[in-house]
Amino acid sequence: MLDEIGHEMARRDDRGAVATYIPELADIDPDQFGMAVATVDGRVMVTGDADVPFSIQSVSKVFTLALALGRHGDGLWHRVGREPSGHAFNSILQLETEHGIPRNPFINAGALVVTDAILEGRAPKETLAELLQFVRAAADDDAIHIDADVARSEQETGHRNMALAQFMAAHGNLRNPVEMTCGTYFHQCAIAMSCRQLAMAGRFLVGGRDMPGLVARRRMRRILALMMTCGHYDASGDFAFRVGLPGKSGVGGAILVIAPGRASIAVWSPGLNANGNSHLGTQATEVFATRTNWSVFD
Ligand SMILES: NC(=O)CC[C@H](N)C(=O)O
Repeated sequence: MLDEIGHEMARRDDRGAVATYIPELADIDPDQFGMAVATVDGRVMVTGDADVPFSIQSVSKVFTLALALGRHGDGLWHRVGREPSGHAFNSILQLETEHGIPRNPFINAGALVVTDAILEGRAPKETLAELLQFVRAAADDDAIHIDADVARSEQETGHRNMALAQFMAAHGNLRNPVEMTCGTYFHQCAIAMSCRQLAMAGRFLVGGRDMPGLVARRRMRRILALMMTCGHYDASGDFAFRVGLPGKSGVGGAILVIAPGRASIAVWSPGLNANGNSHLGTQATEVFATRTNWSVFD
């Protein structure tokens, strides 16, 4: 079935547009498509460019949220909300009227607060090492690393993220210097993984005896609920409607989708739709969910 989906996607003309605001991402060939499924019984199935590494970008927000909740528990929710924003991923609008408390941990402002929370009391290097350790343990793969060129590229052009961070700092919602929080955030976004590695890394959210037990079940459910309601920014409702499974997208063109109790699914195609989510990735996961009949609404 995966190969069938891969062939169908290869035939589609409209592939969206790669993100250009991060120069290092602008040069990526939009003709690529990969997909991988890691099932609860330990199998991994792949199709297309499933072993080509890409920048996971905002998919990293799932891993940092898991770490921050582990560190701070529910105290984190004093600093970041749990509502869909209804705005673009990098919007600053609501921060002004909502006292510097971002709507949710998956928009950029919210992810900056989460990164700030895992930094607390540590150096960025230590924090990133801890994050990589978490991701590598989840994926059972010590080769996963941070792409230094992408991190630098984001750092050089990250004015919007720095504006978000400055604004939150003005409201007392950042504990570390803005440059430190943003620098750490740019590096987490620059983690490189293939579909195969990302599907493996997502297994900690699937549940099941043989899956990595990195977070408590109760916490896992909550992370999944946030992925469902906020994982695709202003298109989260549409993704829930079309796919019916929690997912988190990133501007590198990746989407991590979880079928609870069944599988972790990673899809990647660098062309994005108007909401900044992978165009073919969204279509492929919709076809996959329809054909497997997997949904959280059964
Ligand atoms: N949607 C995304 O993947 C955004 C992440 C990107 N690094 C940014 O901060 O703009």
